[in-house]
Amino acid sequence: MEQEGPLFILGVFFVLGIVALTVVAVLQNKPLPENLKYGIVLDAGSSHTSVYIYRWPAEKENDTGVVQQVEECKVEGNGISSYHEKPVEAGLSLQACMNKARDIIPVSKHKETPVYLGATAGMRLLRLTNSRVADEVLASVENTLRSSPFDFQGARIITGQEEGAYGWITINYLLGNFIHSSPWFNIMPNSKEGTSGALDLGGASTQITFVSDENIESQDNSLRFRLYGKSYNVYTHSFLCYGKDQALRLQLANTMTGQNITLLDPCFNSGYMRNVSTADLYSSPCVSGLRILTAPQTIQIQGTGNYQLCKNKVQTIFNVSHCSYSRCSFNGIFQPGLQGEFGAFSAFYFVMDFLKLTKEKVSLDSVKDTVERHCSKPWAEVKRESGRIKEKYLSEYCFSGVYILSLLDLYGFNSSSWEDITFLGKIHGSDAGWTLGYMLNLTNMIPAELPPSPPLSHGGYVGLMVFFSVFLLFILLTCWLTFRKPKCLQKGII
Ligand SMILES: Nc1nc2c(ncn2[C@@H]2O[C@H](COP(=O)(O)OP(=O)(O)OP(=O)(O)O)[C@@H](O)[C@H]2O)c(=O)[nH]1
Ligand SMILES: [Ca+2]
Repeated sequence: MEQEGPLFILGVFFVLGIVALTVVAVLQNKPLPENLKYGIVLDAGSSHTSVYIYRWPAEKENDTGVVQQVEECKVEGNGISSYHEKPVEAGLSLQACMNKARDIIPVSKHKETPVYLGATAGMRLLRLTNSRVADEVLASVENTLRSSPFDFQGARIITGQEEGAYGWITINYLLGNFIHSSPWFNIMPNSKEGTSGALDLGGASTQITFVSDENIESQDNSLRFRLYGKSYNVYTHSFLCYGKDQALRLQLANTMTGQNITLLDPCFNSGYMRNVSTADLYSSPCVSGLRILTAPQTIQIQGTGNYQLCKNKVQTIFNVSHCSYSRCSFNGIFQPGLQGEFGAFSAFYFVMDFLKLTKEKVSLDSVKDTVERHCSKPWAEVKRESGRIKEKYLSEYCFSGVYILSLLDLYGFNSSSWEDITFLGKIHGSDAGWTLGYMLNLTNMIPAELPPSPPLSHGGYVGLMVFFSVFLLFILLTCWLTFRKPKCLQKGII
């Protein structure tokens, strides 16, 4: 017993020491309380404006996939370019969504929350028609945003190139492709390699963006990025006037005749009718060159619902007769061969989703069959089946389906590469679109090089500390029991 006393005390101190060490290590290294940051981006598109609110933990700013969309507020009414006759009202239209942002973002964060507005093809077209009015519309939205409690960072018309690039950055960031593509992750088995191309179909323009190994023959279509320690050679093109609304105008303008008040149109379901003012039709710079001076003031479109005739009509809006490069998509625009997987969003998704073609991979032939069947349905039946959908959207699915198939065909998608396209609405809760990429870039949240990171996560570190402490305790206990055993046996205790 005289020998056990000091040993027991020593053991107790040892155990206490290990416990204290573990507690100190865990407390000292416990993660700081999460400091959330917010950012707001307004997507002022040709057909409508959406206000996106993003949130991310400040400590993880440079990780990939940490920014989350917490809200999309759709602004009532049409896009800001539709306010060309009353520019002051463009800013007022944003007020309700900005009030919503004020409610969602904690007051303590308002002053540090950046707000960006990017306008796309609708405003590009308005600037072509009347640059002074376009400036007035921008000044009006700027006024509203400046008077919000947030940190206003600018309202501008982004270029088609930026729109393509930021859409590509958004989807690859959300899909986690940048870190997977880094050299460090590529050595891991089963890691998904490469990036996904981006296909965006808006109302007034459409973008195609993808990584290419080929020589990009026209400088305007070439982008070079260095992201998370890897370089990317990216092809991008934005076709102004080839968004789905402007493409429909082009298609109508191409078949207008001098006198006829009615226009039979195979791209609308039979039994559907719509009146179109020719002044409105020709107000777009996309079709102003096609104006027929003798056209009546109003024409009535009457649908005949014929897929094949619609396809022939849609094809008239693409020019495939000239190309001064080794390969073109259409209208003399260079495009290298398609490469890799593609994510298709905006109207590509809206239309395919309506036709129930997004959930699983469907062959190109089945997609054509589905569009053909939809086009041949009488309007009354279409309405009966999906009456709750806005009439503008519902009436245009036949045209849009045919248009999407024609556009993707000209990009070079065939029966086998069709399988590489995924139609995307949201990715992990965030909308696919250019806005997130725009904010990531302007807030410097995407580093050129891989940020240094500790070899162990906090959880891993604490786990290891606890494991080794328990292990040491176990060794100590075993030694102690082994050392005591003869004595215990001697005394007949054990
Ligand atoms: N079916 C359907 N169509 C929609 C929906 N939202 C928008 N659209 C239409 O789809 C087309 C593309 O919409 P967006 O992607 O919002 O286009 P945008 O951003 O306004 O236009 P851009 O400035 O060219 O990018 C337009 O013709 C819209 O009218 C929807 O929820 N369902
Ligand atoms: Ca858009």
